[in-house]
Amino acid sequence: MDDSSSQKVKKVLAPMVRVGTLPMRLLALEYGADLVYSEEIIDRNFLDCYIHNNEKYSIKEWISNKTQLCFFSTCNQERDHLIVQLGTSNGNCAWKAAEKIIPFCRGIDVNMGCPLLYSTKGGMGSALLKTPEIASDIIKTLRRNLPNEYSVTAKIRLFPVLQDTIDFVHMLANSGVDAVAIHARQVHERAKDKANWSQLAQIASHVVNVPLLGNGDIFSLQDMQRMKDQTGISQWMIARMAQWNVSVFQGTLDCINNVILRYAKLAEETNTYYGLAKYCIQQMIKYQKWTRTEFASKVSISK
Ligand SMILES: Cc1cc2nc3c(=O)[nH]c(=O)nc-3n(C[C@H](O)[C@H](O)[C@H](O)COP(=O)(O)O)c2cc1C
Repeated sequence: MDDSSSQKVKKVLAPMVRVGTLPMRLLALEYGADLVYSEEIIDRNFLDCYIHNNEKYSIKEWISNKTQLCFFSTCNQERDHLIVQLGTSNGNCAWKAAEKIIPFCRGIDVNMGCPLLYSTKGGMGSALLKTPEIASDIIKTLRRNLPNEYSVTAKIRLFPVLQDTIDFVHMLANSGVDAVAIHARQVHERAKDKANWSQLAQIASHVVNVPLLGNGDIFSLQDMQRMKDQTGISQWMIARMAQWNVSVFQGTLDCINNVILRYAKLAEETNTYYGLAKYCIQQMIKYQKWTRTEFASKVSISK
């Protein structure tokens, strides 16, 4: 994501475990997303795997040596738009993992925001916000080793004190990061808590040397414009709304039945595990029920 290409990147599919697999990413691109992040993948998975060229589906599959299960897949259509998000707590492991994936993506992102124990207990995710020297080493190691055409990015959350977030972003910029996605919530906050766009605005006014992606409570094209007006940030990362109706990227929402049908077709065409596809479709159906009942009020509460 160098300066010239980052200008073109506007709408981004956020990383989402279980949801952001190949069919969802392809559908997000069809509906107008500029970049798609993979679900977080823990670096050690890439260290003990082989790549299977699945000719029947025209996809590549990363298969664990231990379990013989596929933990990641991709295809040519998304090559120039795909950012693979790593869960990592070590620069060398991150680089070894990145080596297994870089021919097939556009960049590597480091998850520095996940609050869940499975991530933080290994020093990954939001634990990196407390270990800036390790976070810096991961970014420096990736930037030093990756060819320039691949971006190195990070996704973080807000610190309790604004200045600490600003300092952390500056530290990442000095370590060579190409862009930082900021989920505008603190580590202890959950989706029901309102995203703090006023902090995003203050961060954006202090950080001028690295592109920022704004994330949190974007549910529509109007929200993207509102975030731009309120914060100055014009690169937007969307998670839950994409999970519910990924046509959010085109502006006007497509009928959810069309979205579900197309998703199911893409899942079939990409050899996606049935249980995973079923889970994603259930999330879309849930949204459809909400739109009929209380979704509108839920969203307005969170704003
Ligand atoms: C189902 C789900 C899975 C998620 N998985 C990840 C993940 O793998 N990596 C990550 O950095 N954030 C993850 N997140 C957080 C989102 O990327 C995003 O930061 C958060 O949901 C706020 O954006 P939103 O208000 O648009 O939902 C996940 C969120 C959801 C809803």
